[in-house]
Amino acid sequence: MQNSGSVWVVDDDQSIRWVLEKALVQADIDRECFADAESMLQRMEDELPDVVISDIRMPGMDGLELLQRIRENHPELPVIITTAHSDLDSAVASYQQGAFEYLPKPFDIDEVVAVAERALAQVRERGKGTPKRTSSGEPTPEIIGEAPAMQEVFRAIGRLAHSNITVLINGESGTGKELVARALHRHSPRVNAPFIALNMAAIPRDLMESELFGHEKGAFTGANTRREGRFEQANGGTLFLDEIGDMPAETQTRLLRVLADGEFYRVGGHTSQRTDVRIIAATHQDLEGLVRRGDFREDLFHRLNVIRIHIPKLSERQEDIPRLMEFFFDKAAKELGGAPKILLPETQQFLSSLTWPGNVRQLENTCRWLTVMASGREIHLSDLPPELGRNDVESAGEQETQWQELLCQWARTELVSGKQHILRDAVPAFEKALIDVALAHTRGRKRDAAELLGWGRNTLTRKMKELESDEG
Ligand SMILES: Nc1ncnc2c1ncn2[C@@H]1O[C@H](COP(=O)(O)OP(=O)(O)OP(=O)(O)O)[C@@H](O)[C@H]1O
Repeated sequence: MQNSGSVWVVDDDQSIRWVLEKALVQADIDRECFADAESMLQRMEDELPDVVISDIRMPGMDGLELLQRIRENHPELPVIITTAHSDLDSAVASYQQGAFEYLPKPFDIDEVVAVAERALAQVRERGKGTPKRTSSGEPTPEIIGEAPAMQEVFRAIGRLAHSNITVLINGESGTGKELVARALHRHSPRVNAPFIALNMAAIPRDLMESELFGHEKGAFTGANTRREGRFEQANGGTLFLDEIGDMPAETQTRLLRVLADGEFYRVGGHTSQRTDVRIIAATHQDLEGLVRRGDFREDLFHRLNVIRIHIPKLSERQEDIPRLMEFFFDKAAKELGGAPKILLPETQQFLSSLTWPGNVRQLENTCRWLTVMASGREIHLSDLPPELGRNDVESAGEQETQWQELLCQWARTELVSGKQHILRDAVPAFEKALIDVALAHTRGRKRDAAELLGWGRNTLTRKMKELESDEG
């Protein structure tokens, strides 16, 4: 395809300029590179490019200010923002100030070129303009995430900032689903109306409909007054339905009806109520699986699953753990008093290597626990709570005597109850426990697990087979 038009690149990093220039040459796109925003603006006094690609953080004028200047003087000129220091603020600000696209680094060079081509095509068409600018109002909630997977989340929030679209957030418990839902609300046109969060798993089934839709006086025993439901309270705003997979079938049907016609009836009511509520739903479950098993309505699933944001587990963004902990130590110090705790490098390394099944929430709780319990300012391995499996000598010793004591108790009970050949049960159970732990530790890599156990790989495979057939 022939490319007409020119792309100007501004980035203070020479190697990025070099890579981009090469890629643009290869794509047959006219280009010019600048090391700072000022020189590009100066050049713009004589001539204009068709598309600009700009870094955010640069000495002198930064990319967002450049973007703003360009939007003021040349509102039709598409600007693609790239940045290595991405956070939610810059993603949202870029889109809100009318960036054509926002690409966190390290970016895929083909993607940058593809986006530039898309922008050029748009210029050629002279069709629609770039998105309009709106002011964001409140400050953003702090969401920490430098890991690539979190960058994608920020990008999605930024992109959705102007829309009222239904969003389905997916992610394990404690990964920050509610935080993301709140950010979506804050950056939406609904920011001045309420955000109401409801956890479907926490509401008793028989109260769920009245919670959501309200009830009339006398609708059921105990309904002594008329009560507004959450849909009414959230009118004009956002309703965040957490753990949507736990919503009972009857409620699913009613929710579907509201989503379809924007109307609902209070429990025991006969006049329909109109409502304008944006739904953001979240789940840690596999909703498609629930649909296949007939536990979740397929039509409702499709209504909710318009845009999906996946939030990665904490163990998939280990690089964010130190910053998150620093953030939670600061927060805990403010709440509980005192100076924020600091992690020693070995503690930080150990904590970053854990799997954190409770994700960011567990990390936050651990920071709060340490703020209260650790005596010094610096956190040593020995300060860590025992459930994190700290491996200092003292606690390993304690644990050893504990399990041996339990084993003796078990053996005594077996013998008292007349069992014989007790090793036949105990040894496989013992081996299975160690194998399971070793495999979990190496995330299923058998070769490494065998090494940790002190066996050859073949022995481990054979043992696993034997144990499987024992079980079966
Ligand atoms: N990236 C992050 N940066 C800062 N704080 C975070 C981040 N992610 C989560 N948190 C904090 O961790 C806690 C748990 O987050 P949140 O309640 O949003 O998780 P969730 O996925 O909705 O959990 P659940 O599914 O169990 O309701 C909150 O206190 C939240 O502020």
